[in-house]
Amino acid sequence: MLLSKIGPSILNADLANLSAQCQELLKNGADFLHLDVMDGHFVPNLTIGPPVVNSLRLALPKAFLDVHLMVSNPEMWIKPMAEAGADMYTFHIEATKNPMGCIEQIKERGMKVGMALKPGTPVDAVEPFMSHLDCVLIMTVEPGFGGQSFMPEMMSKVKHLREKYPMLDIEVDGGVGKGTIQQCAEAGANMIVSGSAVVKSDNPAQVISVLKQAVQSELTKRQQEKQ
Ligand SMILES: O=C(CO)[C@@H](O)[C@H](O)COP(=O)(O)O
Repeated sequence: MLLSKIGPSILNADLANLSAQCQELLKNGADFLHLDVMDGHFVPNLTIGPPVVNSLRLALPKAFLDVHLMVSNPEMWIKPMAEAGADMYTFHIEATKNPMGCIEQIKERGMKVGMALKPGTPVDAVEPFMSHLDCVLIMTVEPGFGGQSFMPEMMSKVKHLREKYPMLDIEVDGGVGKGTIQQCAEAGANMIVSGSAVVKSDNPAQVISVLKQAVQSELTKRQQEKQ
């Protein structure tokens, strides 16, 4: 059964207190942690790498760590991220000449495989790889920064994938919060990344719960329609 999963992005979190903040987010209902890895080349920003992922792994042994590689040459970080303790390795199809090679290496290293699409990349680009993927990440902002505005026109990609792949984990990322979750849920997303809307809120638990319920109720509706 497809599950509704909410993963706060820590990009706009208090990085000086990252471990405590992640612990708090998990206590507040987060299903996974979304760790944005940027190299200053694929996107114009620099963030964290394997040492930080490893520190979080040691501090939070049970947390599901979803690493989103916004880097050129994603093949370069597969081994270091696996050794650091990442659970899912999501790379951008636009960043590599050899997506299938990346997929194979990620699987060999025991991680789940996610493939991410920038807003300008057509959804058909993932088609040749579908039988090998655990998750498709549809970016709903240009990758690089938190706090940007949600792009509703990306929902047609989500709808297309959900119609074709009823059991696929479809993740959306960028500008997702209370005001935009309904569109994501109705389109068929079930893995929700939410950064500023959660970490900048006075009540992260309440925001996580609203996001989760919106997605869960659409998933239940879909299931009932099928019966
Ligand atoms: O990958 C990215 C941005 O590149 C995202 O994970 C954002 O960091 C999510 O933050 P909000 O848009 O929800 O603030």
